[in-house]
Amino acid sequence: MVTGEEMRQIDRYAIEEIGLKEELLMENAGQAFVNEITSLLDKKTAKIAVLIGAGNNGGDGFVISRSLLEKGYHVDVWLIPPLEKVKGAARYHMDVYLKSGFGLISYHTIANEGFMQQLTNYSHVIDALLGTGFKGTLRSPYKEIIEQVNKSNCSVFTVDLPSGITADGTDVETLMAIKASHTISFQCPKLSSFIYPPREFYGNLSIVDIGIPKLAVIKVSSKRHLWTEEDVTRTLPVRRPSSHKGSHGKGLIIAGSKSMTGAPILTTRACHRLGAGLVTLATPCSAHPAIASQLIEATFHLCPSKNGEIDDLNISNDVLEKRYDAIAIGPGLGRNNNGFFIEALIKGYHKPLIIDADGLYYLKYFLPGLLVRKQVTILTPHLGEFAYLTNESIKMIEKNRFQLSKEFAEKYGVYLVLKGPYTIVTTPEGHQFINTTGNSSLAKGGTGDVLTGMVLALIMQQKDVQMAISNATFLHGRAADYLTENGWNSLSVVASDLVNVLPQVLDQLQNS
Ligand SMILES: NC(=O)C1=CN([C@@H]2O[C@H](COP(=O)(O)OP(=O)(O)OC[C@H]3O[C@@H](n4cnc5c(N)ncnc54)[C@H](O)[C@@H]3O)[C@@H](O)[C@H]2O)[C@@H](O)CC1
Ligand SMILES: Nc1ncnc2c1ncn2[C@@H]1O[C@H](COP(=O)(O)OP(=O)(O)O)[C@@H](O)[C@H]1O
Ligand SMILES: [K+]
Repeated sequence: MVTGEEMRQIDRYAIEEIGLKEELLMENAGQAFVNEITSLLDKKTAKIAVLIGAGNNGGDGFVISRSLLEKGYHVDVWLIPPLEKVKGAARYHMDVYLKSGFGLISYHTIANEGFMQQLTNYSHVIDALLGTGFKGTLRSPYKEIIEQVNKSNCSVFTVDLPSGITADGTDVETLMAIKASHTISFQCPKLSSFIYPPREFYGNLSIVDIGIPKLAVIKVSSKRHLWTEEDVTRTLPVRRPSSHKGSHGKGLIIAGSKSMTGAPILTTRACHRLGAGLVTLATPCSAHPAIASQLIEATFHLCPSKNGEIDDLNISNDVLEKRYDAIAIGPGLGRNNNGFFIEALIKGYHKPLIIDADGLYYLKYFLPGLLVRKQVTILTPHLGEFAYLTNESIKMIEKNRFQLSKEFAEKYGVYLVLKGPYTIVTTPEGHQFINTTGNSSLAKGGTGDVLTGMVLALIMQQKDVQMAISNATFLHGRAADYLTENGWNSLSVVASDLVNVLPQVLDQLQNS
């Protein structure tokens, strides 16, 4: 996954260091685009307008137009800038297009009114106006053209990224872009296709290979990757026939309070459902009866209660370390005590520690402890919790999700799971893995508690921490997708449904 600048560097490496001609890459890009869309177009009825801008995105548009016309599609080509403004590889492909015997309509000479009138004749628009070279806010006449297209009934296929969106994400205040039904991006997904609201303009997204050698991508090394189904099936832990409960991890969950009894239940159940060998729940004695009645498989560690919340763990770090392979702390803890036991864990528990929800609230006071902690620490904030931890506004975090989570993870040496649509898992080294599963049915209380249990389960069963977290995040989202694809309405999915369908989700993956 790349920023605009990284994509330019990749292109430059392929062209200057490896020697691939820019015109050839453009030809590949255009042909790959056509291969991707022809199954969606009915040759008999589709009336297509290709809108071509002055840069290389427009150059792709000429290749696409030539290829579609050669195949017998009904295509009108609208060149937006005056002919002489088209330069370089785009010029080359414009000349090839014209010399192949095809014509164009010059927007420049007809102007916007003529364009508006003719737009009603088309069923489809191919948007080759602006690509990764777009900067700032839309200028005339692109702004007017895009407004007209968005008002029309045309279905829009966009080349590389929707015109008006920058590859890195766009200021919400100035957001104005073509609304695509499909985007075909070249070689690498662009950052903005995983950031809302720009994502809404992309429609369905496909990534196509245009023949840029992998080496060029490796050299630029963006450190950002999608975590795909193939990655999950390749790395999910497999249960050995000879294994016993101790082989799959003994986990401790520190969660719950008198007024939040559901959160620890969800976390514990999810942890069991994802294969943990033994799970103990540490919870205040005042909340224990209500919680225990809903948990059959777990064991309990009862803590002294103050204000209905855990006052102290009443167990030394040495004992914790002997008994448990990893600890998750936070869901439903409450915020009315001092949370000193969290500081003690950060300092003295030398095994993996996951901190979520109210655990993150207390963590804010103990952040310096993370700077000296050497063992694996995983933080799972949503945007609001991350804003609180970093003293930034939610708006600021939303706009710079990738950068801010990377800075935080590197500074504190933690694995940071910044939740939301397209959850980002960042390693202490700053590598980022983006999750693409899940949907808005997850935007409901309790779903984060489920994720925490799932992360705990997998970090006890796989050595590689990032893989474990990314797999848990993938499966969590996939459970939501499974539900909405199998008859659940997204309004009515609740957190415990996710836990209940994990067996089917795992089964589907393992048999795919
Ligand atoms: N460089 C390469 O090797 C390849 C590039 N490809 C295509 O080339 C695109 C990038 O090409 P370019 O760098 O030429 O960039 P663009 O095609 O995005 O075009 C830049 C043009 O847009 C204008 N522009 C920028 N901001 C504007 C604004 N706010 N309002 C109105 N006009 C504005 C600029 O003046 C310039 O004329 C990619 O997105 C992709 O589609 C592909 O052909 C594959 C190979
Ligand atoms: N619109 C959405 N699309 C996809 N995933 C979402 C969306 N909204 C929330 N989620 C996911 O749901 C979970 C919510 O976690 P969180 O906010 O901590 O919930 P809670 O604290 O209530 O348990 C996260 O895993 C997040 O990524
Ligand atoms: K475009």
